[in-house]
Amino acid sequence: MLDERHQSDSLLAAFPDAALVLDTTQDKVVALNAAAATLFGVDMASDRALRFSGFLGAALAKFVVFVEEVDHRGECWTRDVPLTTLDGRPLRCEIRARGVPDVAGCLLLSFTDLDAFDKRTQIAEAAELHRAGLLEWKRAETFFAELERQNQLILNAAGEGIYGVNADGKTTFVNRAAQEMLGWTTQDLLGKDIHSMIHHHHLNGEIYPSQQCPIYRSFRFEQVHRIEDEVFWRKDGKPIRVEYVSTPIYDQKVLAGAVVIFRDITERKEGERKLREALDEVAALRDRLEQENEYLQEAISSERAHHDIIGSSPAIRQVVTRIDLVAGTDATVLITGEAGTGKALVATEIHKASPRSRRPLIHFKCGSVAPEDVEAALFGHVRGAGPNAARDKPGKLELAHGGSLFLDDVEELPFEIQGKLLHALQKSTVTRVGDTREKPLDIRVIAATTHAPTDTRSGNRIREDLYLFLNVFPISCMPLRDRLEDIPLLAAHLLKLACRRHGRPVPVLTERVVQQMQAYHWPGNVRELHNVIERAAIVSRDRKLVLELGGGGQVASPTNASVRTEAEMQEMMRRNIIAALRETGGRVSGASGAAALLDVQPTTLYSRIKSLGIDRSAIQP
Ligand SMILES: Nc1ncnc2c1ncn2[C@@H]1O[C@H](COP(=O)(O)OP(=O)(O)OP(=O)(O)O)[C@@H](O)[C@H]1O
Repeated sequence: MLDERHQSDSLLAAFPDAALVLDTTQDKVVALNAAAATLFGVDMASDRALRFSGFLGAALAKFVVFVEEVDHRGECWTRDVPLTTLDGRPLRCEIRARGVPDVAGCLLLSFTDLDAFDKRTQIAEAAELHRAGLLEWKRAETFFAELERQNQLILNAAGEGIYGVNADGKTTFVNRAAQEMLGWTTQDLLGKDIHSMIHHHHLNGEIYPSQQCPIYRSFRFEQVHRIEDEVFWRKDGKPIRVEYVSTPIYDQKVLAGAVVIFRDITERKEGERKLREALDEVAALRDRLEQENEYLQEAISSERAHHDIIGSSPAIRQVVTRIDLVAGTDATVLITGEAGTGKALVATEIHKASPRSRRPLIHFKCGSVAPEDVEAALFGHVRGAGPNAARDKPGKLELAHGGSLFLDDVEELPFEIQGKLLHALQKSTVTRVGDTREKPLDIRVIAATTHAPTDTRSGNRIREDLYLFLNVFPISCMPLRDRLEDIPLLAAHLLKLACRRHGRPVPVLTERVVQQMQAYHWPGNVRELHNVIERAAIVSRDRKLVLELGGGGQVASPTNASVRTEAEMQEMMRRNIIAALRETGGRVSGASGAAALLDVQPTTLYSRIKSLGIDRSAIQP
């Protein structure tokens, strides 16, 4: 029995809840475990005879009802019986009770401290909540990490360079394209002032203060900027041309920085530059062609192409010899002579016989352009260089590149232009008005002046240094009055051309007409002769040449030049008779014969033919 008692005490002690055995008949606590002692504030060592009613206070009646219910049901529980500790502190408990088998009036009571239980429940619930919150947080973290990864993938897959800056201008992220374009890595740039690393200078070398930078204005003043052409500087110091958009970014409506999306347009700009250059080149070529065409038209209309140098005088022979000597070289030639003596013709012949003949001879009459326009005419201009400079235009120097430049009446050039011209010719470069770029020049210069060299220098018409530069190889064209023996040949040649042009039969130059021409002093030289013949070709009828010389046909007062030797007169007559015979196909007499043309008797003509030794072979053309 003792053993049994000991066993039940041990079971009671091991019971986790507060529990006790109550003898209801004597209101006596037979046994209680440590948890019950703690709950009720009982000292197990000293409090030996414990009455259960000591824990009930005013609730004894409720407890009696409860005991009766236990009796009736065998076991029961209640939360309606308020308890107190030994020292009177109220306890809120759930009481469970069951009768002890075979011991009448004995109950086993267990107590659950409801306040402690509620506390545990709260802790359990809090723990539960905490666990659930952690899980939620983990899920959110994973979600955002995935989002971030996706965003990074998108940012890195973008072809445009993208970087972000915070409100202090410090880099917050850089995508892959930006790293590749700039050569800087994310590590290089993150947290650094990106303006000072990639945007510090303009392309022209000027410093670019960050306060002037549109990106700065984006994250400072909330402005969106779209810039079409600026430079970013690579890590290796090379610039890349970029277009970009900088947009402010906000964090909860607060300006947090800016995002910059940029594109490398270096290649595009280079392409545009090349295209512009090509178009300029095309425009220059077009201008050049237009001018060359103008030149050719002029050349054709002046019939210079059909002219050779006519004349057999020693002066003309010397001119021809000197042309032959100089044509094959690149030497500068200075042609002197009065107006109309054939200076332009000589220049043309030099060019035609030179290795440059495949390129044009550009003829510039220095006095034909207003002094203020001479510079642009010679050197060309760029668009906007003057009120009339609507587009780029090459000057005569450029047009003559590869060919020859004929500076006619060079003494008419304004003095300061002479200096500039000399500079360009010596340096073999040309710079258009309004431009700074020099272009190489490969030209041969032929100049002409109506002033004798000594006059020009003393009269200061040509700068001495330019004169020295030009006068490498002088050629002098003699006035027509000083080489009268050339008149019959020149007159016959010009008459043939004029008649062909006007569709007229060629009249015969009679000896009298030739003498008349040779007696004239020809102030306008060959040009005047050309005009006189032109008029004659128009007014002459019936093959008789009607000559209208300047000054009302006056024969010039005799000068030394108009006196002919007998031999010269004979030669002149001989040529005239041959010309007449050629015109009439060898017929001497009759209305269409040479005698009629020459206005002499046929018998006279026959005797002259004989005395001058003119035979059939002489009249073959
Ligand atoms: N020896 C010549 N043979 C043939 N034609 C000539 C000769 N000399 C001059 N002419 C002709 O005379 C005209 C005037 O010649 P050119 O224009 O060469 O003279 P210029 O000395 O250059 O005159 P300017 O100084 O007034 O410009 C042209 O039609 C030219 O072909």
